[in-house]
Amino acid sequence: MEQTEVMKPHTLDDLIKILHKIFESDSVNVEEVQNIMESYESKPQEWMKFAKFDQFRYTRNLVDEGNGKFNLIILCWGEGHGSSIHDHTDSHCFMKLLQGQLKETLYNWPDRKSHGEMTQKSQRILLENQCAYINDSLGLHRVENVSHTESAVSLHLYSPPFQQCQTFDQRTGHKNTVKMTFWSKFGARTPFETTVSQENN
Ligand SMILES: N[C@@H](CS(=O)O)C(=O)O
Ligand SMILES: [Fe+2]
Repeated sequence: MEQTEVMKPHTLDDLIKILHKIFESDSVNVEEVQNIMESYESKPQEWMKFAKFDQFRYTRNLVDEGNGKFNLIILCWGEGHGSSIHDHTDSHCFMKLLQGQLKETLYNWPDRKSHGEMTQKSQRILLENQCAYINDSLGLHRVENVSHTESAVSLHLYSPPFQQCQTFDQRTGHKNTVKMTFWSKFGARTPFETTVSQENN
């Protein structure tokens, strides 16, 4: 089905309402979601309550559970923070910049035979309000805030939601499965868990 027009969300709440509507349907129109997320003009006062930083690593802060269809998460990247190379567990991943800039490096999946350095596909800088898209068929990525002076905040939509992913060693292509945790949920700091490690990817 064709999309008639891009509904422009005026606030973050508005964006969330529109996303709920779109995801009632069983098929995801990637371009439509990307356009709508991109057309929301980030206003810090609307998302500040979710944006909780850690000194050492980027944080994952759950904003909305999308009726079970998607997770909407705000990621907070301090200066120099970055992810490992990782996959997205067969889900759609949309990533919109709310503040600052992020560098995204795409990698090819390592093939079974080669045990060497992973090969880079492309690299780009994502600017404020831009929305990128990735899924496992496009490759793997690493995301970094390379700035020494500015933090960055991004809004991620994952559909269907997932709780673990695979991370990859750039030198060898060896992979590990990691559990993904939330630093906060709905604006409240997640209670400290002693039984599972608090790991990002
Ligand atoms: N997919 C990563 C963030 S990113 O580096 O795209 C995560 O959810 O933690
Ligand atoms: Fe990612």
